[in-house]
Amino acid sequence: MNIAKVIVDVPSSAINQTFDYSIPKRFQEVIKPGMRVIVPFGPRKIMGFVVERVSESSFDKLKDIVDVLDITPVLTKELLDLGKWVANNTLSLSITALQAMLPQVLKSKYRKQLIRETDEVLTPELEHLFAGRGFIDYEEFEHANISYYQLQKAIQEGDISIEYLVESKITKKQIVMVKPSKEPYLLEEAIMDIPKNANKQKQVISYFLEYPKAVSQKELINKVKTTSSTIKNLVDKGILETYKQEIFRNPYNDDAIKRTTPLPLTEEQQNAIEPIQASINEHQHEVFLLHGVTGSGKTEVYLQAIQNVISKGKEAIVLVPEISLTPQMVERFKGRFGKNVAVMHSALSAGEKYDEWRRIHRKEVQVVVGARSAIFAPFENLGIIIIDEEHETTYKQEDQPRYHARDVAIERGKYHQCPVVLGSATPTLESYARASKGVYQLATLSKRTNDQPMPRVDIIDMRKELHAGNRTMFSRKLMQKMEQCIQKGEQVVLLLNRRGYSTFVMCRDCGHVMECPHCDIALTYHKNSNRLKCHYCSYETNLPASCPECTSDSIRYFGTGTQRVEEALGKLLPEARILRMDVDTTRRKGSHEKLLKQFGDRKADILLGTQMIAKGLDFENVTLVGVLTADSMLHLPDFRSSERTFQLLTQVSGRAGRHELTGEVLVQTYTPDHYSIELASVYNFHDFYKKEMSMRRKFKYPPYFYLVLITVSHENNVLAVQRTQTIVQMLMKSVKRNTVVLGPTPSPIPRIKDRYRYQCMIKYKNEPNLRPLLNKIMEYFSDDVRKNNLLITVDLEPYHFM
Ligand SMILES: Nc1ncnc2c1ncn2[C@@H]1O[C@H](COP(=O)(O)OP(=O)(O)OP(=O)(O)O)[C@@H](O)[C@H]1O
Ligand SMILES: [Zn+2]
Ligand SMILES: [Zn+2]
Repeated sequence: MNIAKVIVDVPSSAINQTFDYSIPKRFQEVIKPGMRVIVPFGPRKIMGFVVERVSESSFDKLKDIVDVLDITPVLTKELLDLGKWVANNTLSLSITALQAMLPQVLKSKYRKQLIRETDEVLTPELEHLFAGRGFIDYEEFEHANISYYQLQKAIQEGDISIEYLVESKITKKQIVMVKPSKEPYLLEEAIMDIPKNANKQKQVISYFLEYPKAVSQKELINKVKTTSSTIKNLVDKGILETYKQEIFRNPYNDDAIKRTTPLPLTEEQQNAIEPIQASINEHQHEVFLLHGVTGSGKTEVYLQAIQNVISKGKEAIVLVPEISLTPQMVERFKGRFGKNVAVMHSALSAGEKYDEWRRIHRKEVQVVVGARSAIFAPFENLGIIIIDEEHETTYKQEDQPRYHARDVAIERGKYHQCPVVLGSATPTLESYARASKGVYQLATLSKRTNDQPMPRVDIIDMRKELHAGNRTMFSRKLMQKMEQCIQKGEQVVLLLNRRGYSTFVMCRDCGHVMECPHCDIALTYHKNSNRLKCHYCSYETNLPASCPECTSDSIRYFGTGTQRVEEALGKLLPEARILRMDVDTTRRKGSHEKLLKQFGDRKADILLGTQMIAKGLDFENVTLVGVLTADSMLHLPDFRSSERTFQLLTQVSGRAGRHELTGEVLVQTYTPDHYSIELASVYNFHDFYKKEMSMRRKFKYPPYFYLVLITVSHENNVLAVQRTQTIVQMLMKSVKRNTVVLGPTPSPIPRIKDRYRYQCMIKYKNEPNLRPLLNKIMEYFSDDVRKNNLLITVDLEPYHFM
């Protein structure tokens, strides 16, 4: 078994296979599948993953593995197989799929350190290597002629750990520890030798006589009310010694979180959880769709199912959409399971993410709560996977590998024979259709736990407002209700449905719109900097004083950005305190949380924001929710736009009246008769489902048909169309009769960064050979891609159509 099959880090489709390398003697006892190694590849040395050890190769003259990067595998056997599955399913490279499973820190350049974790005596070689130090550079080990096997054993026994230091800003957080360097009786002697007036020094030594253990310098200074110079003095005298110790960055203050206990379940919750518990107990894979209205207690169901999993010694993954991963959300899990929870959130620094990943990798926690990529958490004994808000499109990754976390969850659920629970107040049509057919098990929570009715929703026809002479973006009714609400000391949430919306600049005389010179899209006006920016290529320019087309100076900005709404609101309700939450005010780390906390502490009357406020907020004092432009999404070139509108309106309505106070929702729209707006206003998911399904069937969209979106782009317009045309022809020749191939059509944004973009859409019911066919097509154009800068992306089950 001295040959390793390695997937190498070469980003080319021709190389989507393993290569054989021989394992030199010094690594023979060390190398295991799931470790990263350095191998020679052509003239270079590159990284690769060992996927298997074998004893024979069909090649002779194998090259040697040069180095090992991991002393313990970073990927389990299951994850290695899963990587292959992901690569196949998303038509991406195996190496890309494997790397997607690891935290960023393990992908970039790093230095390694060996950390001594024990005071017990190590082997003589290792003692010699550490020479009394708490940690050493890995390089020292490499030069020291000690066997890898010896080190690996010490690591397995927990005596030594290995850490990656990233050469960029990410470093481990270390604190200075202080401990006595003499036996207690020598300390007593030392006290005698201290000069009389050096009282502080004496107190420090007495402290160690009482508590002879190492303590952080900070704590010591606090406890003894001393200074670092006193400590330094004692160190210089050889009485104390200091060393650095890594601490895990835990961004959440676990101890401050109030512990909670399981609530007695309502009858509906009880009925929902029973089959899930049975699936856990019987070790049977099953997919559950938990359809529960907002505030119906889905989270309590998750918590109690996880409790069961933990008590069986198994592990749980909970996926939550990025923007719902608020401190409130985290607290609910930490409140129940304390330190047993790791959190994987993109707002954490790379170092923090890595720490959390390691806590999972070392089996220090049994629960992970995280955004999409947490689905790859390296647990080996999964008992449940939960996907909250399963309808969220962020579960689909938008670049390679273009996986959907739901599919990965089900694949892992099959492997571990454990349940997968998909929860939502507004399930996707795909999931609901599967539940209707019995592929998934449906559980329904139809009532809020507090038996409060869902807040009443009023639709306001904005066309009538205009006719009545109201030119503001706030209807008369909304104004009146906001005033009343604020007078009563209650709070308002205002949603500006901004997707597909922007503040563009137009000349009022000739109608010229300022566009990006590289992308066919209007530039967005940023008030703070008074500049125009392209959101696709980051092109920036100053706001012109006059129209570049007709030189008129009545050039102004249109659209309703949150800033403009805030301004207008400030004029109409000067006494109201407004908090704005959008990409601009939440860019900085932690600002999202800070704004929410301010609102929770009632430091503002109105929370104004984009989509990001629709999720998971739970404030007892919110009694009015206003939606400014309910229909702005409806006209996007996306077959899911009605579904998204329905989901958003339902979610945002769910923010009102969740507690004692009753809530009310006002929805402003120019299309009050649209079924997604009408049905959302009466919380009628079922009729919406039926109506939308009939549309999908008629237009041949999911869940009736599967979709593939192929986007081709090139600097040369003609070449881009021609290549797309060829793809369409190649497809037409091979697909079944009931499969639809559309294109070439210009993409909704026909040019980005000076590249012309065309697309081809495939709608199919059953094409078992489609993946190989698509691979063949990619292969066919590989020369064009490599030499001619052609770009082809294939998105299976796409969620974005721009
Ligand atoms: N069995 C129960 N008895 C009493 N209160 C409960 C029970 N289950 C949940 N709750 C409470 O009901 C409220 C709503 O529950 P939760 O937030 O879990 O609902 P949800 O379905 O997840 O809502 P959303 O979809 O809006 O996030 C919470 O305050 C929760 O503590
Ligand atoms: Zn003009
Ligand atoms: Zn641009």
